[in-house]
Amino acid sequence: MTFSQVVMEVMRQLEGAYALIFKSPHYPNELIACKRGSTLILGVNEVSDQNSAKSFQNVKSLTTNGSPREFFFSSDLCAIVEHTKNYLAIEDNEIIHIKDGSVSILKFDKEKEKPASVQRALSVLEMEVEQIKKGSYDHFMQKEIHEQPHSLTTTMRGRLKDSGVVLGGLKEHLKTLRRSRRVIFIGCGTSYNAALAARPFVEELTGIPVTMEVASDLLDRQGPIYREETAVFVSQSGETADTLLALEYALEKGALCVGVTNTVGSTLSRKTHCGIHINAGCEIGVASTKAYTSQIVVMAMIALAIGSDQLSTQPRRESIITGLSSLPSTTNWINNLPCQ
Ligand SMILES: O=P(O)(O)OC[C@H]1O[C@](O)(CO)[C@@H](O)[C@@H]1O
Repeated sequence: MTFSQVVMEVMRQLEGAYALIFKSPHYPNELIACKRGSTLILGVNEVSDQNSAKSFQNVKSLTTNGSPREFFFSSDLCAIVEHTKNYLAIEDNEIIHIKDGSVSILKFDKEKEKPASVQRALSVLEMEVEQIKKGSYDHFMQKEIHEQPHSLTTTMRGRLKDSGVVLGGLKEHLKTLRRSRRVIFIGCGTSYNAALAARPFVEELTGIPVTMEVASDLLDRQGPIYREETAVFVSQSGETADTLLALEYALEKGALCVGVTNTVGSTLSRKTHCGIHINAGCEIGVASTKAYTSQIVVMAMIALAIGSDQLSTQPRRESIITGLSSLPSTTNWINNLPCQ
């Protein structure tokens, strides 16, 4: 039996969410990683940028010197940025097999005896190492609170115009959004609360009824969602299990699924029909701060975009846009807070 056959037997038996890495003395120089439901990222060092979009069936062909130096497995992109910017977001049921320095990817299917071989392209991480350093702060949460004038600026950069907003991620879907019979905000914890704070803007500027769902509660109730509705998923990480399960549920029901997340390349941003990145920069503190404020701003911008065809609310939209534009300067007092 080969190592990958052993792992596939394990996967056949497993239920629920997992991200696993296998090593065995019986298979020296081999390592296998697989996942279902949970996040698993493979970082690859020594892959030059110009090669990054090439097929990723055999990593040897992507390296300059014929063999890659290092591989990193992580549940979070922030953890690999110090080592490499080239990564692969492993999909459910993929088997990453590293053997003697080369990588192959297989797709496991419970129904089939033999897995299919898969080709994937590496992505390039858009994050700088400084983002994961505390700098002069004692705690990441302190740093992130102080960063808000800047994170609000990056959230709105290039998106606010004098009399409207430009949200490239929604452009193709605005008509469907406007026709929605209901907008459902779905999230957990702080992200849910950000949506709750933004709900009045959406109702006021779009006239569309908005309901709120804590992801786990929606799933417990198997609450009704219809194809004429829009489900907006809010998640800083884009990886919260309940939020992703609720996304699968809403996709099955045929609703338009929109993601609002801080994490480029996250499962939420890959699986939704469309969405907006909040661009707040890496948030490491567990209690959400700068992501919360940026989420509210993004949802206000979504409301402005959907409602932009309504003449009667134009003065109100313009005054909201003026307010949003001045947010980085009106929150600048945060910089005077003591760092400690
Ligand atoms: O916004 P995310 O990444 O989906 O995370 C949600 C979780 O994070 C928190 O907002 C803060 O840790 C929790 O309240 C919540 O359970």
